[in-house]
Amino acid sequence: MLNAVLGFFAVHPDVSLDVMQPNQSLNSLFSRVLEAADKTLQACQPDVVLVHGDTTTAAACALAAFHRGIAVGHVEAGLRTGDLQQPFPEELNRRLIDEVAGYLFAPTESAKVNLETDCAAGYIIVTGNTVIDSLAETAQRIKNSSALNDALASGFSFIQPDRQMVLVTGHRRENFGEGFEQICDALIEIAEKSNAQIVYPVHLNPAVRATVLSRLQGYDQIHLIEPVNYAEFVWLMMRSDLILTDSGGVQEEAPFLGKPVLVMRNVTERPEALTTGLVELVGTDAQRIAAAAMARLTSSKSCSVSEPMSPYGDGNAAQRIVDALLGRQVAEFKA
Ligand SMILES: CC(=O)N[C@@H]1[C@@H](OP(=O)(O)OP(=O)(O)OC[C@H]2O[C@@H](n3ccc(=O)[nH]c3=O)[C@H](O)[C@@H]2O)O[C@H](CO)[C@@H](O)[C@@H]1O
Repeated sequence: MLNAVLGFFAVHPDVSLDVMQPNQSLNSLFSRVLEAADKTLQACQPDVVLVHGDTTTAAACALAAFHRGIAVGHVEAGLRTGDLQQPFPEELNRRLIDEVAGYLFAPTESAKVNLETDCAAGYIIVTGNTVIDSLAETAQRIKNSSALNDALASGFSFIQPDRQMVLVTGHRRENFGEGFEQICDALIEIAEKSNAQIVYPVHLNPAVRATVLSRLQGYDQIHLIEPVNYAEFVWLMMRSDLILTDSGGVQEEAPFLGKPVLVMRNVTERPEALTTGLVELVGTDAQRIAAAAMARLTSSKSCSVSEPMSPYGDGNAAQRIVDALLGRQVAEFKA
């Protein structure tokens, strides 16, 4: 999935740690990344290691750099739910990284406050989030090129122009099992009560696929597809009338595109999204998800709003990060 993104943005890695293995445990992944990153740091001797987000890979690389006395920069620093189990293991990963990072690139003011509350020792700067840099560039490329738009649309010819479309993604560990069963029941109820087409790129994680494929196959309105590449997903978000997700990034992308999103989690580290009125926390109870979705799909005002809004960035986060690393004066992001 990552390789498609790297190609789209013409990013050419010099080294691949090549650590992915099927059904690996968090501990085996962490130890393999720690070992591989250590060897690479010894060979490359970088001045700074930049890690993004809250994955186990990011935490292991930050620790490997810390053990070697190499400065760490954390992109998307300061996100917190205050609950180590939600999201699991991301809440711990990002706390660990923020403990060792000398540069703390916080996406928002509230993330900066979290870091100050945790007495993080690093240099804190509010940059906005790089997810908005990528999205702004991609959405613009699609809007500016009918050839690209048509090429992307051609992959989804089953989507009928005169019907509402609901886009679904899900992959959080804390939703495995009962959570995904409830999400599937909600999608069945939405399909029965509306004429909307439901498009669901099913995450590759076997724990997700087992539940989703067994419960949702055979419904004409529910289109289960393979995960799509980034440009295709942006096109689907732009076409959608409503987004249902347990994702973090999508919570930031949807408001920027003016799309309502129901977050199928019990907590979120993105409180700013909730204040936009476009993002609603609905947990993983089937009835609650279905009721919130039907309210959005049947509401008189059009689901999407024309004015994009983004508490998460202005598309210049990467430039602020580069300027900060080069010791330049940086005007912080203000939502
Ligand atoms: C706890 C939490 O919130 N952590 C977040 C989590 O990110 P996430 O929850 O957003 O992860 P996903 O939902 O998997 O990815 C979403 C992205 O994938 C694109 N997409 C999706 C489906 C598809 O079929 N094709 C695609 O291209 C989509 O446009 C979007 O940009 O981890 C990141 C790294 O640590 C963190 O930075 C980030 O805080």
